[in-house]
Amino acid sequence: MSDTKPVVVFVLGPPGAGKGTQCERIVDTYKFKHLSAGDLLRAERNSGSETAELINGYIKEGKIVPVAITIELIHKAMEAHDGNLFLIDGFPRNADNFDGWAERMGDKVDARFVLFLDCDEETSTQRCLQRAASSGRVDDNVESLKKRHRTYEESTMPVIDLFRKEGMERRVDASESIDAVWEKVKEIFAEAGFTA
Ligand SMILES: Nc1ncnc2c1ncn2[C@@H]1O[C@H](COP(=O)(O)OP(=O)(O)O)[C@@H](O)[C@H]1O
Ligand SMILES: Nc1ccn([C@@H]2O[C@H](COP(=O)(O)OP(=O)(O)O)[C@@H](O)[C@H]2O)c(=O)n1
Repeated sequence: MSDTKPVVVFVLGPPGAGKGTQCERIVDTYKFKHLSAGDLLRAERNSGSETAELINGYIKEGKIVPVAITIELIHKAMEAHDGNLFLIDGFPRNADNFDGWAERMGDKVDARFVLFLDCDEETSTQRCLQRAASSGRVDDNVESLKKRHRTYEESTMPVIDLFRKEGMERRVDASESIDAVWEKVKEIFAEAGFTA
């Protein structure tokens, strides 16, 4: 992490909305460091650490891992990076994530906005099931997806509402093609003053 306050953009949306897909393009174009909370948690689970089994249980059930674990992983990854621009994907996903971040990181970073990639449950489910063929993820199946959607509606949507009230939400209709979504995402980053 550099000496100046790290700049953070959060990326939220239902499972399979295309967060990872758009983040790849944002990284290539605007030189952000992409930190996916889900990827960090899966890597920690695969490391066989003492929290591995606990994390796996939460992921299979589509539940949100306690914030202390997730923030520790995000913070470590931020510390290990030289640059100043961070794209934090899939976080904060519930009130526990939101409050934990505010308490531990809130005054240490310059959080600019939340990119909200929004699509309906049907689109989200189809994309995750299509991804299942190559992702090898334990949660890209119909049963886990139903639970993930309930978690999204009950826990993540209220967090997005909070950001909206703070004027930080930037919504994009993510049901369009990857290229069409990308055009809108670029407009949002340009408006926020980021240059390619
Ligand atoms: N706009 C889109 N239209 C069609 N398929 C998409 C779109 N965006 C992403 N995908 C595909 O849907 C799946 C889920 O995308 P991903 O970026 O992994 O979503 P998330 O990170 O939100 O879970 C992937 O197989 C990806 O290639
Ligand atoms: N902030 C977060 C993000 C993900 N997760 C866990 O990781 C799973 C996968 O999240 P992800 O962001 O990789 O995937 P999508 O649900 O967006 O496709 C979630 O269903 C949660 O179980 C979490 O506990 N806390």
